[in-house]
Amino acid sequence: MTTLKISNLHVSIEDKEILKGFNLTVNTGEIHAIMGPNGTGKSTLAAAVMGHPSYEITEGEIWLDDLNILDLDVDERARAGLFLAVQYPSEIPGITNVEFLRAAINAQREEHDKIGIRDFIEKLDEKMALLDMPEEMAERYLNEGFSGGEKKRNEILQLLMIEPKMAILDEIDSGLDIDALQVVSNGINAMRGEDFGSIIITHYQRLLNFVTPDFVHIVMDGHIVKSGDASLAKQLEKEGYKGLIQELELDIEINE
Ligand SMILES: Nc1ncnc2c1ncn2[C@@H]1O[C@H](COP(=O)(O)OP(=O)(O)OP(=O)(O)O)[C@@H](O)[C@H]1O
Repeated sequence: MTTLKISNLHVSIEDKEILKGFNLTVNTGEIHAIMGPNGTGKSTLAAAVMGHPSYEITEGEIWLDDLNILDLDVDERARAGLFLAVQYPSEIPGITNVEFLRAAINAQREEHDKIGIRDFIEKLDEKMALLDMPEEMAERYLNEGFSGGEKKRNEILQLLMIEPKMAILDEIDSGLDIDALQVVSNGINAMRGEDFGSIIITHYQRLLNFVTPDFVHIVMDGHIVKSGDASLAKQLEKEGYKGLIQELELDIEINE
């Protein structure tokens, strides 16, 4: 089992504190959903765990088993088994999807263990079929000209090809049509198992209808204010954040 442990994390952007003592432990085998109003620090959490240089960690720790993640560069974090599907994937003209994926897989492997072209193509064909992606997308430049939904599908293709231990999926469901939501959910569910853990950041219960989380956490004002099981997301859908603020007697103002 692998464990990602985030303790008392404080993160600032341009001297403004966004995360204010965030605690979360995720084991492989578990899916954690993170929900919360706009601007409460969910993407900041994702960026800080992956090592985005604009996010300053002012206090706290992040450990992946006995590895101090905060000591590692972004590429080292990826090689340690962390993966981030970002909210707005970048377009990288000049590098094809195939080239990127093979390089990403091999970057995680020792010299004697590099993936051969035949195994790679077989795996790629299988995963693209699972995601209902047309073959020509493999040869297109990374995300260039991809629609919003195609970019999200492509993030899940990377997930399935790279097979990280821990993945943070930031709003992977935003902008997806109903069929694509099902396909992306199938992709996430295909990763589920003892060797995979995930933090899924989402605004909507609808993704969680397809990918049932083991835990749901609500973030407000830079930290988790309530945790529960999948029923918490359903309660939230019914009562909204204002209901939760009243229930918890929080002194927080949000725009809904
Ligand atoms: N580069 C930046 N400069 C200044 N403020 C920033 C920067 N990046 C993020 N912020 C601010 O940090 C706060 C938290 O942003 P974050 O993206 O983490 O929120 P979120 O919970 O993911 O929101 P959403 O649900 O809208 O995606 C916001 O108020 C945002 O404006």
